[in-house]
Amino acid sequence: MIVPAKRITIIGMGLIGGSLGLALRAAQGANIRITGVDVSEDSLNTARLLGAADDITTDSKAAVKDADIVFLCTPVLQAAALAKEIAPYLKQGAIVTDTCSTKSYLMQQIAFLLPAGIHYIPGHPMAGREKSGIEAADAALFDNKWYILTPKQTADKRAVALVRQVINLTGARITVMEAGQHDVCTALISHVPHIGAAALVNLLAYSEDQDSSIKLAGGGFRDTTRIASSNADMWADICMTNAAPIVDSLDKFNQLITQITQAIREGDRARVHNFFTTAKKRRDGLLQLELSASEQPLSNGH
Ligand SMILES: NC(=O)c1ccc[n+]([C@@H]2O[C@H](COP(=O)([O-])OP(=O)(O)OC[C@H]3O[C@@H](n4cnc5c(N)ncnc54)[C@H](O)[C@@H]3O)[C@@H](O)[C@H]2O)c1
Ligand SMILES: O=C(O)C(=O)C[C@]1(C(=O)O)C=C[C@@H](O)C=C1
Repeated sequence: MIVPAKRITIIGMGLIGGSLGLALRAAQGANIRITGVDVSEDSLNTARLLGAADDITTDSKAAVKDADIVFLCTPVLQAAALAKEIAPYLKQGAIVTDTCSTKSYLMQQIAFLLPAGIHYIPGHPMAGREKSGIEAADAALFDNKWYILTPKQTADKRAVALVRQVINLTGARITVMEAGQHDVCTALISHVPHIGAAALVNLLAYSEDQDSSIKLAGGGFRDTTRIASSNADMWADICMTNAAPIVDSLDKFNQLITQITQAIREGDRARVHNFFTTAKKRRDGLLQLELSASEQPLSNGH
């Protein structure tokens, strides 16, 4: 399908912006023109070389003038600042969207920035990896992954439909939810796990025999800490812009850690056993759920 959005500007040609450019290029060929913007000229040159962008520039204001859709693909705090910077240069009817991992903060920031006749449709792909930058970009990154949209109820229906059409091209599965609900859910299933993984790695610093511990680290350590290699800029912004839901989940997590610590200290095998049995049942159930969901036909036509 050829989408009516001919000119797309992607600001932030890193892992997510680069993957988006590659996925749109793979789906639309020369039917769309992609302008890539970044502060790094090296990233821009690589993006053009890979085919993720046709035109490249470090000037975000000039890059958005003719755009039908602008994707903000930088860390959250940068995206808020960029929205303010580009607002006066957008053409009437243009759509601004983003891929940032937290939604309520950005929606509050952007709500009063954009002139009338310009539409903001917030988004967040639940797809990524622990590597950042254009070098890690992959055209298939979004394939069959959830892509969450959190438009306001009053958002322009035509704009939402157009963003859906473009996202569809990446092979992602689209779901729409309210921003607050998004932030609570992602704190639990993404933000706190990343903090947990980083804490596990930082725990090594407390080891009196770090070298042997690291040498012995096997599958368990690797599986639970892969995401600790993620980009600190991105994660600091996520924590600053979704503080309340993250702190709430961390408080509950701390309670669980306190409970299991006590049970082990007291030698209460039954309680320790119950801790692991409950987790195993839940995790096995999750895998089963994922499997049956992946067998369902997708609602967005893929
Ligand atoms: N990495 C993931 O797994 C993942 C998944 C889903 C969503 N996200 C979100 O997508 C966004 C991008 O993440 P990423 O993983 O692609 O990060 P990244 O570090 O790979 O890429 C970000 C790019 O933005 C550029 N940039 C930063 N500030 C800029 C500015 N002011 N103007 C122009 N360019 C600027 C950087 O140079 C970099 O190339 C973040 O908001 C993140 O929360 C990330
Ligand atoms: O797979 C990974 O490496 C990720 O961390 C991806 C992940 C996640 O937590 O699932 C990270 C942050 C994003 O906002 C969305 C996806």
